[in-house]
Amino acid sequence: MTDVLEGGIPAPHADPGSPLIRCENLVRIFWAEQVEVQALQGLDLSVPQGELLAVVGASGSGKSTLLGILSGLDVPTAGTATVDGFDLLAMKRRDRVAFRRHTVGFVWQQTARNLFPYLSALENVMQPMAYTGRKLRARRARAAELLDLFNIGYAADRRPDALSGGEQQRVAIAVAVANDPRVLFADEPTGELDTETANEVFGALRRANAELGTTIVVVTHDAMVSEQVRRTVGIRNGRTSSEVLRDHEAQVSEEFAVLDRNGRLQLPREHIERYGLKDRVRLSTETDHLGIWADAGAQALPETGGGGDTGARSQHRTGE
Ligand SMILES: Nc1ncnc2c1ncn2[C@@H]1O[C@H](COP(=O)(O)OP(=O)(O)OP(=O)(O)O)[C@@H](O)[C@H]1O
Repeated sequence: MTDVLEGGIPAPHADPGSPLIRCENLVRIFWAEQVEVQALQGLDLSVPQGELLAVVGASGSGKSTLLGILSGLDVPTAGTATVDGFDLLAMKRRDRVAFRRHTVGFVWQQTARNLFPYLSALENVMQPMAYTGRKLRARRARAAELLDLFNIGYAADRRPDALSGGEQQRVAIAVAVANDPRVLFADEPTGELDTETANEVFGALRRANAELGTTIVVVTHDAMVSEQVRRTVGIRNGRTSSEVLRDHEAQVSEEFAVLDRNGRLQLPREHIERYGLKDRVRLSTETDHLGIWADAGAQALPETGGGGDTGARSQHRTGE
């Protein structure tokens, strides 16, 4: 962890116990050929320190835009975004450079983008440490340790073209954590890999999270990722819309919808279709939960097969 930025400026840190990443009502508007594109439309997200989180969404939902902002490459149009105490809207250029160098690490989908082709795996991992003042011997030892941690020590002397896609991504994770970033962002890190190899890469991400304490945010379009992590946040139309919490030991998962500050709730599309919800829904308040019913007068509703009910229904528990 770095406590002083380049130029001797003290680095901010998230208060212990408060989220490492916090986005509130985040908006990013692009202009393309005089057309306004709202890539993020009031996104809320909170990531505690030490979490391994997946952000899942269809193409165009705003995942890359979010990652660009959180990694300090892009600046949001409005809202709040902080990472480890850095205010990403107000950050000065010099802080931005230091933030990108010390606070965040990256793994990209394209394996070739993560590694220098002319360096061995070991040299690739040593490279980011070149400007940290660490002695050569210490850099070499840490690089070897990290390669071992991700079960890729056997390939330390190989160049990327002599490594499989999965091996390259495991080396890339070692490169990304070499300088002990507070958070590691991975953009579709397994997009080019088959399932078995992808599982190995997720194994390495879980290891970085558990053994090094690195907070990790994986962005992907693959909803199956929820099997690999404890919490998956769904993003739709530039807003967080749902969450899945999975207990891997008990092999159970719970699904949540996200309620924004204004009380807006995005229901998963499959529930909307299944219960024939449209335009207006009827709410029924119960002592411990709220029922959401299709507005029976609005349209002909599909049969639900549920004990004589003519209206389709869903029930959203409150206070959970
Ligand atoms: N620089 C830009 N200029 C104009 N529009 C943009 C720009 N970047 C993103 N967009 C638009 O913003 C929306 C969100 O894009 P974004 O790339 O964040 O989605 P994504 O979920 O990452 O998609 P994918 O999985 O295909 O990469 C899209 O409609 C996209 O066309």
